[in-house]
Amino acid sequence: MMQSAITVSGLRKVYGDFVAVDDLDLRIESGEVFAFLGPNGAGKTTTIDILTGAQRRTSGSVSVLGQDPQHDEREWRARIGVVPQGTASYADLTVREVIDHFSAFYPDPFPTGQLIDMVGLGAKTTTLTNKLSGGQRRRLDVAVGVVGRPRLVFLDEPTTGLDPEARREAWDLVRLLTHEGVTTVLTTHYLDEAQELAQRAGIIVHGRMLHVGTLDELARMTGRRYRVSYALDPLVEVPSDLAERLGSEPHRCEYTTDEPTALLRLLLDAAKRQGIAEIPGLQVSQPSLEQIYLNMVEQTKDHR
Ligand SMILES: Nc1ncnc2c1ncn2[C@@H]1O[C@H](COP(=O)(O)OP(=O)(O)OP(=O)(O)O)[C@@H](O)[C@H]1O
Repeated sequence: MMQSAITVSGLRKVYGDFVAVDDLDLRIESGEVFAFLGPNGAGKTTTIDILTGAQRRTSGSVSVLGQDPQHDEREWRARIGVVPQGTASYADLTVREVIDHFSAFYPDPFPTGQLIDMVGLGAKTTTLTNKLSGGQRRRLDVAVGVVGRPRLVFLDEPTTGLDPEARREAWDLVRLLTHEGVTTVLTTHYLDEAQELAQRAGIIVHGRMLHVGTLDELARMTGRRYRVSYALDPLVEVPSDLAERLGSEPHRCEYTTDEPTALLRLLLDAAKRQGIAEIPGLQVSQPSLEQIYLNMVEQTKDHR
């Protein structure tokens, strides 16, 4: 049986009496792209730091590429790539010099020129890094993180601060790594990024894993209900087992339902009986994954 890239069980990290990571269980398979989603301060970076050996855990067990990251062996470290949050400063070195510098730490690094092209900095090879734009610097961070041809890459908010085009290029780079069989763990605030790149995601809030699953499962598990609305007083009494009315604004009805067709039929029949040919403002919509995620995070506030 293939070994999981990462296995975490009962992971806990406490700062003083503040619990940053609370009893976290997780398994990430080899070759998978896994996204940590969660609001600011949820514990994503702390978890990644523990997985990469940058921080010690308070308790629980962790195995990354078959080893405990706290042992931090050189050969193990060479198989792991880390792109931390924020942009590093490389003083007055050129792009090529930075990559050459870091590649010297690894037994089998990417050739510098190839890597620079991979991250889309081909035109900036001899540019001083302090003359790069924010997005270009982020690409350099990614290059530094993967220079050692890692088998497992951690990307902490890889595209924060990038413009839409640079984000897409960063996504292409992740896809390239995935194509090479690299396991990727990323944290992001962007659901579209998780949807684009990841097979599975875990939602962390207040240090707890709310849910782990495929992006589809995530969308389904919250009961992806339809919304039907129109700009009139109620046309008809709607049975509660068919739909639930939200709010009580005059001249506006909004329902959630799992049976939008049946609800529409009821509404259209009622409108026809009343001689209304067009129901004003009639809309049928499904909440986006973004909305579902925000609802989940919102709900946890009630349980604190
Ligand atoms: N060294 C530390 N000492 C005390 N508290 C800390 C320390 N590092 C992190 N924390 C706290 O732990 C919590 C989790 O922080 P963490 O950086 O893991 O969150 P995050 O999910 O990565 O957030 P963001 O999306 O903002 O990067 C936060 O409340 C943070 O203030």
